[in-house]
Amino acid sequence: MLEIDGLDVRFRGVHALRSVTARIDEGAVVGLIGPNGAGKSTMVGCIAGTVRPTSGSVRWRGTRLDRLSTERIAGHGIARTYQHARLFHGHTVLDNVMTGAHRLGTHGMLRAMVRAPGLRRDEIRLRDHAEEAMAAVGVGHLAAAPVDDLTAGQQRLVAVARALSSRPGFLLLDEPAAGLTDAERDVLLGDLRRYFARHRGSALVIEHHLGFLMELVSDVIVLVRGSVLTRGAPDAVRADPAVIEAYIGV
Ligand SMILES: Nc1ncnc2c1ncn2[C@@H]1O[C@H](COP(=O)(O)OP(=O)(O)OP(=O)(O)O)[C@@H](O)[C@H]1O
Repeated sequence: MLEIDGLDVRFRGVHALRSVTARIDEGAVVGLIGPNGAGKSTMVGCIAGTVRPTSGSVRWRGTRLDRLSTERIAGHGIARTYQHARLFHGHTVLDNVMTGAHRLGTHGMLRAMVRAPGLRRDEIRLRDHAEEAMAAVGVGHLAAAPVDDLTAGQQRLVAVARALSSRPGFLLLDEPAAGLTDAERDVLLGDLRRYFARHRGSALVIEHHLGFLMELVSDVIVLVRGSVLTRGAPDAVRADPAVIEAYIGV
């Protein structure tokens, strides 16, 4: 279980998170919505270790994460995607996806990328994980392509594959459907639903495309001005007048 307790984040003048408390059970896929600036990315950053909370705690399977480095947090099986794909330019899709799998290997990410000698067995295993992750989101046929040749939508799918290739216990997806065409979005929705059904991983998903999100998650946390406004099943949240006023109506 992921346990967030009394999380507070202040950036100089901005109070970005105000005493946020939330639980995400093993195997649960939960949505995180709210207006621009509500604190969604800040909350994801606190879980992934890129944002240090001012107070409060984040625990995953009982281990306190909020004082650990991003690498140690990744080592605990937490993987994320970013609002922007953040791929390694000049490298192929396969190389990019393999950097996600590196936490499972015994050698470092950069050595894996430059294919240093002596990595053969490790590389084969990471490659298997990467290929499975690419197949899971339908980019397997692009493995040898330089990422720079891909569309924005394809790059986003590669970023999702990179996160999946680490076989995360907890997945943080920051706007996975942004920049995708309607058709790509429908395919990704089916792919992610199949992935979660098969792997029983937990996830927190930020997504502005509510149709996509509501089909993917079991419940939704609504964040407004740094506080949790409500949490509930997608249909209940959609129909909640306070949510409509604070979020959907803006
Ligand atoms: N590094 C930072 N330094 C200062 N202020 C920040 C920083 N990161 C975020 N903020 C501020 O904290 C608040 C919450 O930002 P955050 O990006 O978490 O919101 P969000 O809900 O993810 O918004 P969006 O939907 O626009 O991505 C905003 O007022 C933002 O300007």
